[in-house]
Amino acid sequence: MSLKIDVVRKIYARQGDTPERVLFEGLSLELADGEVCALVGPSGTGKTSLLQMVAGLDEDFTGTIEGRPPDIGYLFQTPRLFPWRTARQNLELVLPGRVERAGELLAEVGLAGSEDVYPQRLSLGMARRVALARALAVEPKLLLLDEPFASLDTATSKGMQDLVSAQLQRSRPTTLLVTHHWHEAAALADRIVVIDGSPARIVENRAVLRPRAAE
Ligand SMILES: Nc1ncnc2c1ncn2[C@@H]1O[C@H](COP(=O)(O)OP(=O)(O)OP(=O)(O)O)[C@@H](O)[C@H]1O
Repeated sequence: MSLKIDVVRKIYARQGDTPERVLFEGLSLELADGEVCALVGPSGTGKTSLLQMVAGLDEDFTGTIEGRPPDIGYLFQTPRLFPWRTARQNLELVLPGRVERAGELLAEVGLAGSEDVYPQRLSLGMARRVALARALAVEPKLLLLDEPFASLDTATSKGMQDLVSAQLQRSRPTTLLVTHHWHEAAALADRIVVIDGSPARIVENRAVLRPRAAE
């Protein structure tokens, strides 16, 4: 089933000296089952806000999100791990009754040997891998990735990209990937959607053409 995003209007109300902000007005986007769509746009245009609306974490808008599956994986901009739980224990939280799977998933994201490490001892790249493993643990039909490669050095970012790419190919969830970088979008996505302006609108929506594999 495709995911149909139809936002009629999203407003952030005035807060103190910060005036009301109409974030979206008439924004529609449809993702085919299993499609990977990169969402690109300048800082502050509303990409994270849109992910939260798609996830159902923010319902304070007019419009509809159709076809949202029950199993959603969400990689937030910051890893959001529980600091008092080890990497493995963070995963076990979303794997009730399947604790051995936590170790397998950590190995899949290259963290074998770091299972018993607490988040404050993990680098950002490692913490994000744990968060990615947690997002994938629920075997999501819909995967929301909010800047998974930001603030990582080039080698770590490339490693994380390869990891995400392998996971997308393996389980093929419908995916909305927020990124600031065209090259990341082009490498991973089937389609690139650019939003811009205030209220933000879709200013570009194009398929990524890939060379055919040799037969
Ligand atoms: N809960 C909130 N209440 C009020 N305003 C908010 C809230 N969350 C975000 N905003 C504002 O909405 C705008 C869009 O924020 P959002 O984080 O969605 O943008 P973004 O495109 O993801 O930015 P970035 O690329 O920097 O992460 C910003 O101006 C932000 O200050």
